[in-house]
Amino acid sequence: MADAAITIRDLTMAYGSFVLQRDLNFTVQKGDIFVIMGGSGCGKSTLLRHLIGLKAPARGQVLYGTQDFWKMDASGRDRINRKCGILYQSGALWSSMTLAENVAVPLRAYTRLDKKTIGELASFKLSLVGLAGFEAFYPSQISGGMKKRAGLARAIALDPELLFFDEPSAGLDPVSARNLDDLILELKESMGATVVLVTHELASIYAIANNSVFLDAGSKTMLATGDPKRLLRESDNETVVNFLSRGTGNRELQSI
Ligand SMILES: Nc1ncnc2c1ncn2[C@@H]1O[C@H](COP(=O)(O)OP(=O)(O)OP(=O)(O)O)[C@@H](O)[C@H]1O
Repeated sequence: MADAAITIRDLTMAYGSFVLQRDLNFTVQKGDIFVIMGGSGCGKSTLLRHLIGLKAPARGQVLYGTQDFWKMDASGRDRINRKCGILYQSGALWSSMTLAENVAVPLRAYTRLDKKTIGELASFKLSLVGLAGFEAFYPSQISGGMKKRAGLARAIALDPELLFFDEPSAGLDPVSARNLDDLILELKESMGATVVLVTHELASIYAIANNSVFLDAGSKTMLATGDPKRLLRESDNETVVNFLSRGTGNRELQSI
């Protein structure tokens, strides 16, 4: 498909002989905010690891555009990796580095920009996430929500086409979580990026996602893909509706 950012084809995910999920087929379209949903332990984080090239499929393909990631040579994979910005659950900042130094890490690794330009770019990225003036702070000196935002500044350091988040709002209070959702939307709009995130926060899912896949631990396969709001209204799968309606079975978005 012309506008496909990532296509998953007949994917089986396994750790050794332990199969987590099989027969996964879905497409993340360019410009999507795509959410990976499902109950605890169904394999959401593992699927994310497949999408960012950290884990190879037991079977099946991960295509970027039309190219099979695992059939590319090292330089092809590196090219793809460079297009990806990743924000891990904890923000995963280096505690011994200031925020500016943290954001500079990918710039130093992947560009030949001089020190001054890297410093300016790091400040600019921090300002985009509302952390102007916090360049010289260490992670231990800022709040959880600010750490997430600093992690986000680092994830967007190289202007990625694809942004990946693992439980971005985990551990945040509802207001900070809402602010982070708004920031993700804002950055997506201004950068024109495609966003893939793992989350079980229904409020986030309905606020920002336009596409999704639902993984089921019991049957070890996906039960649905598409716009979560549409799935709530139209899915004929009880497990999916149950999850999306917080267990009430009510298909009205307002009541959730
Ligand atoms: N490196 C690993 N080696 C072996 N098994 C693993 C590994 N990582 C995860 N698992 C197992 O795979 C299953 C799915 O884990 P994963 O973290 O992908 O699920 P999840 O849906 O993201 O879970 P949660 O919602 O609880 O974060 C779990 O049973 C977990 O124990």
